[in-house]
Amino acid sequence: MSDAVLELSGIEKVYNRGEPGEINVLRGVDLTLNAGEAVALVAPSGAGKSTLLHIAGLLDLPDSGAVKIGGEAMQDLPDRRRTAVRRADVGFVYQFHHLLPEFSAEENIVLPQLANGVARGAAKDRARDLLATVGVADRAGHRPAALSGGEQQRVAFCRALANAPRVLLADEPTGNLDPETSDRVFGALMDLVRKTGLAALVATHNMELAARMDRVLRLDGGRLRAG
Ligand SMILES: Nc1ncnc2c1ncn2[C@@H]1O[C@H](COP(=O)(O)OP(=O)(O)OP(=O)(O)O)[C@@H](O)[C@H]1O
Repeated sequence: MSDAVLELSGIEKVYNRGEPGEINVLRGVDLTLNAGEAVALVAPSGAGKSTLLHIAGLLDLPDSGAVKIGGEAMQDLPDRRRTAVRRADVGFVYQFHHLLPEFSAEENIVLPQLANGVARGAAKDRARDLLATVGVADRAGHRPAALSGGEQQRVAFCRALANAPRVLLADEPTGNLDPETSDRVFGALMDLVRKTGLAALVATHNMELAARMDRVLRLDGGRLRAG
């Protein structure tokens, strides 16, 4: 059996089609992401990295091509079903943490689980496990404003993984951090990938971090190539 969790094939995306400013952002992108691997996505600014992450994460649809999650083709599903798959199977992390400021670190990880029907006790246990995995168990009761940038980002990873998605899509998750903190946050991400069997696609400009992932893919000219 294949370990493929996310499969993109022949993905094309055009903005402003038919207009003078038409942009052919993606021109046939193929990508297979397997369980338990972290893949770096590197791209010059404006190359279409966010567009690709949005399509992979079911936030946007391609003009053509196929997106499969767990072997199931997404483009033919009704919107409601696709949204349900996104909520269950895809976690997102951005450059800014987007944690809810009025809730503690732990509550930020508990709340998405409650919304998903998990009992509070089990949700708290999972939140604590995740926080321990990324080394911030002792900060569980603090609100985001009382955490350092690196701690905030590690909690954001835990929140993204609260409902045990199969795919994590991260857009410059260490972009706001100094090199030492960035290194620690990246280490936490890799621990989560190794421990949970998650498939992670991580956009980064940091070539040193990219080289520490399982593979590096470069998006250029609308296509992906090994880089
Ligand atoms: N909704 C849209 N309508 C029209 N053009 C768009 C739209 N979204 C993105 N673009 C254009 O498509 C191209 C790719 O954008 P995208 O945001 O995917 O790039 P990116 O690689 O993530 O860039 P950066 O690294 O600077 O964030 C850019 O030229 C952008 O201006």
